[in-house]
Amino acid sequence: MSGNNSEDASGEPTGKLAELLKLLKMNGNDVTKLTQSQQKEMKDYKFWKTQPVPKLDESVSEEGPIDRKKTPEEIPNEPFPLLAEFEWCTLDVTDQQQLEDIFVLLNENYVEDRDASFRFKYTREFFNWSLKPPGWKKDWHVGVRVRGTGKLVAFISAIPVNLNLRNKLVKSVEINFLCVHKQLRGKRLAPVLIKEITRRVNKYDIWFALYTSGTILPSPVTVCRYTHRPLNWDKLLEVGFVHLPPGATKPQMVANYALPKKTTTRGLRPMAPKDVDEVHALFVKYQSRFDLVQDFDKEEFRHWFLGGPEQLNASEDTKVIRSYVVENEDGKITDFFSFYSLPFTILENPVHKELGIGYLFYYASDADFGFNDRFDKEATAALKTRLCQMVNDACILAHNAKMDVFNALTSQDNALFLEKLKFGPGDGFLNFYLFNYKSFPITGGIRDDKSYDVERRSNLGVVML
Ligand SMILES: CCCCCCCCCCCCCC(=O)SCCNC(=O)CCNC(=O)[C@H](O)C(C)(C)COP(=O)(O)OP(=O)(O)OC[C@H]1O[C@@H](n2cnc3c(N)ncnc32)[C@H](O)[C@@H]1OP(=O)(O)O
Repeated sequence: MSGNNSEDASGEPTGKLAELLKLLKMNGNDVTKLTQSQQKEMKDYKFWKTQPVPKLDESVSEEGPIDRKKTPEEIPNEPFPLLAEFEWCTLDVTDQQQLEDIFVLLNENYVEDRDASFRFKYTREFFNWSLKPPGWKKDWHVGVRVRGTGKLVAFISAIPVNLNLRNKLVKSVEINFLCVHKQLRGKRLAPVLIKEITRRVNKYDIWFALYTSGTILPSPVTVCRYTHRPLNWDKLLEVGFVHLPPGATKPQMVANYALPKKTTTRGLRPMAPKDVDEVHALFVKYQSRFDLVQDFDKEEFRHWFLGGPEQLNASEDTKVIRSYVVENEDGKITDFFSFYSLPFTILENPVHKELGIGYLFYYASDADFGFNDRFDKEATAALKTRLCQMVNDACILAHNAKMDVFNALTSQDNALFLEKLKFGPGDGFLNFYLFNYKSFPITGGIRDDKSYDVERRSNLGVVML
């Protein structure tokens, strides 16, 4: 049980954890009390220098694995040592209490924006969807608890993915939700978590990983920019997510971002289980244009785009993933798009507690299938028209679903619609990394000056949560 040591009414940690935190604070940077694997001099990339990743600014001459080929038998059976006060745990996300532990840890300690006024609000439904795709392993939901009290203070997860890098299959995992409790930061716990998840994944004979981070590490395979399309400009202003530009008035801004209630694409409807075969085929064909994609089999496709079983009957409030198709007059599906919901908690705002956020996920269209070259002028125009209409409808649907802003990256073919549909460039950039695999750089949809790269678009076809 873990719920017996949280916080008192003042928000201060109590009990054993408080003692431990005091101890750690007193230690400062004195690592003499830390275990073997953490006795490292703390300087830049001290950890990453030791890992099979390309050096910063290394130019890749040949794509492929970095480490020599190993077997699971060569990998230690025992977890990496931890400070005596902590213990490893494997979280069972089918268990309500353990799911709750992850939920509390991430809701209170996961990524905040720079001025710490917004925080991701992960929900149980979101974890069920993101941590339990087909082939998920309980062993890959790794936590660190305070020994004795059971309080969960760190987490990291992996899910299986088959990556396809320029037509080479790279059996991998995706790493996500790395989190260390705020009061245990800077203590080198993150490298230990990373090594432990690596060990656990290696034991399944998997040697490569895909992950993203806002921070720069050695070495990104591509970088994308976050973009935001305001759906509820008024509220965004009130919570400080946007500002009134000089010379503009509030009504002007609201009018500028106003959207109709009704979608405009004829034949647009929610994707149903019966569509899976047809949409999967359309999707695979569309994705083949990109350098790095995830190969979804049909079961994975069903999971990621229709959600787990509980998502099929989910209420509007708890729905995580929404997928739509466009069916033409002949009953053929010509387009598909999806977006997911991941709200922000708004910190320190007297009126608004939550910000509804939609994220553009995957999409596909047959608009340019008739052309050999995706960058052909006519092909570009055809796809641009279709995407603009489709993603505008996605914004309308997101708005109707009470989302306040719609986010997209500059990946995929997004550069074709971002400006036209009023997606403003955000402050944030997302770096994509491959572990133990060297890849030539992949275009991320931004130019050197960080503006949208409409000409080259992006060759990145994976979307990470
Ligand atoms: C084959 C299978 C392989 C599987 C593994 C593949 C690799 C997976 C890699 C993980 C993919 C994660 C994907 C996501 O989930 S990205 C989301 C990351 N999570 C957050 O941002 C939540 C809020 N922040 C925190 O919880 C902590 O600040 C974290 C946990 C991020 C660091 O904790 P802390 O602040 O207490 O630091 P430390 O003293 O323990 O450790 C310092 C060392 O850690 C390096 N660091 C800092 N941030 C990150 C980061 N986001 N990815 C990789 N490394 C990171 C840092 O450069 C330094 O190393 P070096 O500079 O000395 O070398």
